[in-house]
Amino acid sequence: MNERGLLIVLSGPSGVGKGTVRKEIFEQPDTKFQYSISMTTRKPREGEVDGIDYFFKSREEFERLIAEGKLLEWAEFVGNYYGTPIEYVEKTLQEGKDVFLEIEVQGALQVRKAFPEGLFIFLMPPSLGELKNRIVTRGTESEDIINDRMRVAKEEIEMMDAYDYVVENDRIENACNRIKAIVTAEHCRRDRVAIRYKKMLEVE
Ligand SMILES: Nc1ncnc2c1ncn2[C@@H]1O[C@H](COP(=O)(O)OP(=O)(O)OP(=O)(O)O)[C@@H](O)[C@H]1O
Ligand SMILES: Nc1nc2c(ncn2[C@@H]2O[C@H](COP(=O)(O)O)[C@@H](O)[C@H]2O)c(=O)[nH]1
Repeated sequence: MNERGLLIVLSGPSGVGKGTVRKEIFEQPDTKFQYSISMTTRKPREGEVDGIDYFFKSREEFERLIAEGKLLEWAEFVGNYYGTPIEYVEKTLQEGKDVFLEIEVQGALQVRKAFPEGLFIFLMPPSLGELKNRIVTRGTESEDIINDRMRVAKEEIEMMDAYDYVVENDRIENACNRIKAIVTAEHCRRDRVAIRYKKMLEVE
């Protein structure tokens, strides 16, 4: 039987660069993680594709999925629902593959309860000024939404101690290398712990 895969959760304030860093990591040929595509009630941005960037749902459909227990976690973030389909995550971990979630903080805290053995990484901006600059430069949100997201960002940053690691996204390449190094080190540490336990059990 396969060892279960590792659940990797990347979180952090809106605009810090989670999506950019995640896409860069997934473009690298040695990356073996599987990306869990989220569901949202947010309207697609220009260029976003249903089933690739998100599964876009109506509020009614999303609420039905919550009621049916189809989501591992979900949250309402600045006026829209976001959530992780549970079936894909469970099936993929069971196959021994690592699953990568890119989600906001309320959802990450729910995942922590369901998967305390997961690996939780918080992506930090170099400063709040730079964070705002990144959301504004992305050009996808209205001024009101940017202000709401910045307000939530401050609350989210206060939660960084709930994570296993905090990674600064100063340069995209640095952030990607740091995340990949953390995952490699965690695999190594966990494998060794597992071997030690197995040896202990053999002795008993
Ligand atoms: N290290 C970086 N240096 C400069 N700009 C960056 C960096 N990382 C990301 N960006 C830019 O910041 C903007 C926000 O990035 P991105 O959309 O990846 O953030 P996000 O955390 O996924 O946001 P959201 O949570 O709102 O989806 C983008 O325009 C992106 O090109
Ligand atoms: N709790 C969850 N949060 C999610 C999920 N998918 C994405 N997100 C986060 O929502 C905000 C806003 O995203 P945007 O695409 O509208 O900018 C951002 O922090 C995402 O990481 C999810 O499944 N669950």
